[in-house]
Amino acid sequence: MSSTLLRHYIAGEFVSSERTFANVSPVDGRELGQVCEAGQAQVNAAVEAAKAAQSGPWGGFSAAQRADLLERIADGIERRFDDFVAAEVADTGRPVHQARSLDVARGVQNFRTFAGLVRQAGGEFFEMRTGDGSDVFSYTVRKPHGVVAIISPWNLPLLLLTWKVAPALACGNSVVVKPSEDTPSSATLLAEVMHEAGVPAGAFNLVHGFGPDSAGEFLTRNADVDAITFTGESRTGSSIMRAAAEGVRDVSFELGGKNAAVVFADCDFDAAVAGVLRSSFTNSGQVCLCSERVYVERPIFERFVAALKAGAEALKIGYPDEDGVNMGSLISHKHRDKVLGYFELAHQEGATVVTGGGVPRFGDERDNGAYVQPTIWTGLSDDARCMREEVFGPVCHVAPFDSDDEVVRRVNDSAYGLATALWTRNLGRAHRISRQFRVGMVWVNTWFLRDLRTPFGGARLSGLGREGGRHSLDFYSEITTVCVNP
Ligand SMILES: NC(=O)c1ccc[n+]([C@@H]2O[C@H](COP(=O)([O-])OP(=O)(O)OC[C@H]3O[C@@H](n4cnc5c(N)ncnc54)[C@H](O)[C@@H]3O)[C@@H](O)[C@H]2O)c1
Ligand SMILES: N/C(=C\C=C\C=O)C(=O)O
Repeated sequence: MSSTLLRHYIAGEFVSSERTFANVSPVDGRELGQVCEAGQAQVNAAVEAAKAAQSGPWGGFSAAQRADLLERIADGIERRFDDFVAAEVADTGRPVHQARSLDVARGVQNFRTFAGLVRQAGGEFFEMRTGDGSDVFSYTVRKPHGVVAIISPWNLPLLLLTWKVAPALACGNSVVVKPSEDTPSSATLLAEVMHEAGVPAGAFNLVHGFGPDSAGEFLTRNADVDAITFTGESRTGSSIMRAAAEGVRDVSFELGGKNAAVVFADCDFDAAVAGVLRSSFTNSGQVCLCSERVYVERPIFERFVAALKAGAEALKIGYPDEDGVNMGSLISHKHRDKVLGYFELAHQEGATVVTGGGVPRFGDERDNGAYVQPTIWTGLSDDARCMREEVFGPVCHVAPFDSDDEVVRRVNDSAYGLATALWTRNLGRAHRISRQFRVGMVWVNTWFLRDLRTPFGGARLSGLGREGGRHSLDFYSEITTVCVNP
């Protein structure tokens, strides 16, 4: 990245704006640089550029040409792989190995996946004989919506941004992206890669800033935005839905979760322990799919809690580039304080702290960072706030259960409905109860294993719509049905 002042990318040019805000390292609290904050003028300019691109060269690209462009973008990310890793690590404090194997790798994969899907995408064709004996036929045509607003969160910055940018561009839309104020760096690098790949001016625009009464809200309220795709907190989703309703725009929401892991006594015990450690503490618990509620069949409950405790206490917390590090900092002091607030609430609600519950002490500059200990609770009642609200940190609560019906009822007793992880050797039972969970996704004997052709999304407060595979092509397209009476 060329400078520590991160700028917007509008109409094919990097532009500054007067107001800026600091980008702060969550590892040690030092300032990494300044970021331009987009005002109404910059957001309007970005939307205008996006709209104009639809009637310029970008609007004339064929699906194959768009697919070729996505492949060039993927090549560009691969060429600058280490720069993207450094950007994600600097903004988030995550382990370098995670940024390599998950975040940036998925950035490349997202572009390549949707290049392939759009190259193969066809339409639908139907024939029908009418009452008077005419044979009519109908076919569908996919067209872009036009201008798509993409608002993304800080927890998996590049993965989640490209999960939306790739299909939106694949379908011929122009995009205006607004990444989280906490993670501006990889989005800015992506703009540099887009520029180098020759993306037509206005097809991809980037504005930095905050949400309410800032770039995010200015974008969702702009009447020339044709569709909005958002990933973030459920209550933010409600705010954006209200803003989107002004113009009746298509929306796609990937929101919060309070996900369960369900461990049966017949499971592969070691695999289940390792799996729940991953699903509870990956990315310091800052993954929407993380298991904050763990239900363990009573015969193995005590043994499982002891094994999970030992595993959590063996996790190495430290610098992103430390050998063997498993967990980094949280994203910010503000978020850490929110998580510590739930640690305090858990005490008040009667939790037993099996391990963790506080802040690790390093005796160096990391004590200025946003670190939290991996934490395990037991003993909370199902109606405790810590069992119903998303903490979004390195913490899970473990409770025993006695029957399939009981655990299905308890898992479904939530305002959210994103994902469930199930650990059992009895696959007949796995098939039978997976469909009973009111969630968007169930993983059996694994977690966060992704086939990008499958629909991804949540029920209830966890989201609206599905993206992934043809579901993304459907969301990012306006479909016209043509009926011909020859
Ligand atoms: N379901 C999923 O796939 C998924 C994936 C990742 C994260 N999440 C959820 O995201 C949350 C963590 O991310 P976060 O803290 O960045 O979420 P957030 O809702 O605070 O912010 C997300 C984005 O929305 C912007 N924003 C905030 N208020 C806005 C408004 N009124 N109008 C327009 N834009 C606005 C922010 O600037 C940011 O870019 C968690 O709840 C997590 O579960 C869900
Ligand atoms: N949307 C995806 C992951 C979401 C993770 C939530 O933090 C994906 O894997 O495509």
